[in-house]
Amino acid sequence: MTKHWADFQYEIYLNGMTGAVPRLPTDLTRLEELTGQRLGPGPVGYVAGSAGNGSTARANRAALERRRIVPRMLRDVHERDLSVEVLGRPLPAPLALAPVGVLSIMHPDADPAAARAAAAQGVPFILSSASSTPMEQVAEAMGDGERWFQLYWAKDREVTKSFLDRAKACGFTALFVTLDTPLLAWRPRDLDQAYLPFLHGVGTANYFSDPAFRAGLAKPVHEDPNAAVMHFVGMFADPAKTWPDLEFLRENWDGPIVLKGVLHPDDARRAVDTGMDGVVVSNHGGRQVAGAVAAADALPGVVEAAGDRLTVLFDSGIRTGDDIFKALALGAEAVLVGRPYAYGLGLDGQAGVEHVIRCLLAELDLTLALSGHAGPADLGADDLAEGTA
Ligand SMILES: Cc1cc2nc3c(=O)[nH]c(=O)nc-3n(C[C@H](O)[C@H](O)[C@H](O)COP(=O)(O)O)c2cc1C
Ligand SMILES: O=C(O)C(=O)c1ccccc1
Repeated sequence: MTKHWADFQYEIYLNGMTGAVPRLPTDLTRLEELTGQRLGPGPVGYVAGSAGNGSTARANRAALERRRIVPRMLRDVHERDLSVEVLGRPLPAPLALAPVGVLSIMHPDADPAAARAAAAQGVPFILSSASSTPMEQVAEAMGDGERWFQLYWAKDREVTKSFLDRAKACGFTALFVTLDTPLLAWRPRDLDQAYLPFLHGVGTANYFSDPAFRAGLAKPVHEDPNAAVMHFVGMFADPAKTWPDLEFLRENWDGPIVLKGVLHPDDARRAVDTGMDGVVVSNHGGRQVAGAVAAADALPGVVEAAGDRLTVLFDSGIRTGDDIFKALALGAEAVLVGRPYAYGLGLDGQAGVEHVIRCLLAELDLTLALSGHAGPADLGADDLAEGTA
């Protein structure tokens, strides 16, 4: 019998014969509350929080929940295969870990632990520019695990160039350029606690270890850490960037480039015109534009505009295997998940992240099987109905 992601279900029940139950809930929507009970209000608020009054984050969930799966019967689903090819790389399932900065506020093992979890499960890890550990160390922790690099496109060209060179040298195969964060949004949960992790130096590891970044400082980081932090704050993002600037990235990166944070079909067309390879339909988990369109509502329009010219990925609000099913049926090739794995990390380190990956994919596998699909390939708009919930 072939191995299926769904086998995790029986592994749990069989372990139960000795009295063991899973260390974390298998309904991942419960992780946020648990994390809130175990970690401080600052870190939990930072991860769970979103822009404005939270309406974008709620809309993300509502847009996924409103769409309902229409299962089909008697279609031989005894052998299933969740594997896909994304950006020219074979993946065991249509899932990657989203770039999440400042992970050390969740757990001291931070990015290396999450990256090891991803590698152990065969899922790509997208390392944030704002990781808590330099990219070289994360790459080493991953062995030959698939790794993609997320770029915060800095004001300073030399720093951007240096990041691209370093990422290439340590085996990151694809570049994800985040476009939706030229400024940090109005985030009341953080504002009310006056909590911003990188003012404490968290999430600056790639910068403080970078020769081009250090060249821009009057004094070495250890002599004036506050000045180094302020330099980071002033340069890590650049609201002056426009589409023609992408040429610089195209010239300095050999592999696929994916634009993260695309919601408008015309921006997908521009991505094609500027020689990009893919987009992530995302509103940054509701953390940037308050009142933005739900990511799942924006997905079909971008998929249509992209045609077969772009790889279309999706994130923002994925919490369950059936959410993944719905995103695939709306046309995404794969999804990224952010907060759930950050909570898994906070609650149980590497094992917690592996738990999150295994739950999502076991649930996806079962949702596919029970709905009459032997894999993601044949999903389409026909498999969904508009519901009321
Ligand atoms: C705490 C936190 C930090 C994040 N940091 C980054 C980042 O450094 N770069 C980036 O492109 N996106 C970042 N994101 C956005 C995620 O990549 C992703 O778009 C989002 O979390 C998806 O929504 P979800 O959390 O509902 O899965 C961050 C999200 C969170 C929650
Ligand atoms: O908090 C975020 O959403 C985010 O993208 C970010 C930006 C800068 C540093 C760390 C995370």
